[in-house]
Amino acid sequence: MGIPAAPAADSDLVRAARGLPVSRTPVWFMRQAGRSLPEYRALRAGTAMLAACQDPDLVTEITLQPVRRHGVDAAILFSDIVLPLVVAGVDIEIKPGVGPVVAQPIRSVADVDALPALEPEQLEFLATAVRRLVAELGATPLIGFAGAPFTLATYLIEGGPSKEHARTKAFMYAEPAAWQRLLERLAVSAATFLRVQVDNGASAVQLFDSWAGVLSAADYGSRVLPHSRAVFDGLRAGRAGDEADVPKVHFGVGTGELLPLIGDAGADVVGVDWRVPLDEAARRVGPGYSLQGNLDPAVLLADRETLEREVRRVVEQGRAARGHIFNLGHGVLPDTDPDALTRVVELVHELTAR
Ligand SMILES: Cc1c2[nH]c(c1CCC(=O)O)Cc1[nH]c(c(CCC(=O)O)c1C)Cc1[nH]c(c(CCC(=O)O)c1C)Cc1[nH]c(c(C)c1CCC(=O)O)C2
Repeated sequence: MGIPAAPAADSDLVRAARGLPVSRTPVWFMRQAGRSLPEYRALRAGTAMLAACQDPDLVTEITLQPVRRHGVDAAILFSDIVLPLVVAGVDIEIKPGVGPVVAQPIRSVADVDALPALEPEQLEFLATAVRRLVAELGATPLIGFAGAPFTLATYLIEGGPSKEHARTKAFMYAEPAAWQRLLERLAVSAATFLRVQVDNGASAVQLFDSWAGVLSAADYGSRVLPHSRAVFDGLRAGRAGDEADVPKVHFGVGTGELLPLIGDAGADVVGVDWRVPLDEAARRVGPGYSLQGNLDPAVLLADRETLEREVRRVVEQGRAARGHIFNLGHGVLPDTDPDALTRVVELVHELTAR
């Protein structure tokens, strides 16, 4: 009995993203669907990561697992940022413990031109999974996501994970026209990927520009930001109604110096890693944005007292923002005790219940 739950489109997550009053601070975790859960490892056994992402039954079940276990306030679609490229026909494998590895890295203008385009018809499996999830989730919002053009470009150019991203930057400086064409194409494919998720019922979207923090603000602003903006604009294009008007989260790691620009791309929410406290982040992004973050994922590996103290600090500093979605500063580390995540959800709810 009691008051019926608000629909997902009016959930605390969506309201916090818009800066509206909430019943309590919503919580979810980047990489909540994944290797920290034994039930995930059991279900994934014997299926390659990128095959699992294209199987609507597995996507649905894996996406729901952390919602059932932790009572988080949102589900995030089980997928990967490289999936749109894979579906379009780029030869990429996700190597366990390594990350995405690209068979033929992009090294020339001709390579950019040879990149296959993503067609919406190739995303039927995604539409099916999202529709099923939205039906199963009821009042709990589903967050859709895509990788931002820059972060995808780093994998395509480096050929795999990288620390310095030196080849990427060298290509950006040496081949500005090819760089622009590459990021334009990646923006179109990210927008297509997001639109299928929104059209089938996702309540919010997040654009992951995980590695944007390796750039100076000047380079980010002139050579990357316009393409991330194009993704958000592409999601809205041609829509007069509300369907495409879901809240948009924009996130990267090490973006302390870029925070004033990250919101500019068209986000409602700026994701913040653990390096900048949320009260300071609120000053840097300026009014008009909510914040998401920013507990250090390593704190989940520490003792219980430290974890509680850090959660309280993040909650307090988050009050400086227009709205706060509690999250980690980056993804859940694989050896995290799932019970620590559940405890964080309970504590944030307890501390913020209105
Ligand atoms: C950079 C990036 C990638 N993928 C993603 C990003 C942006 C977020 C971030 O900054 O972490 C996004 C992503 N990847 C995955 C999700 C699913 C939803 C979630 O729970 O957050 C999301 C949102 C599943 C995944 N993506 C991956 C796994 C692990 C694969 C496995 O279980 O075998 C999962 C659950 C693999 C992956 N895919 C990628 C990396 C670096 C890795 C890790 C490699 C490893 O350590 O094994 C690329």
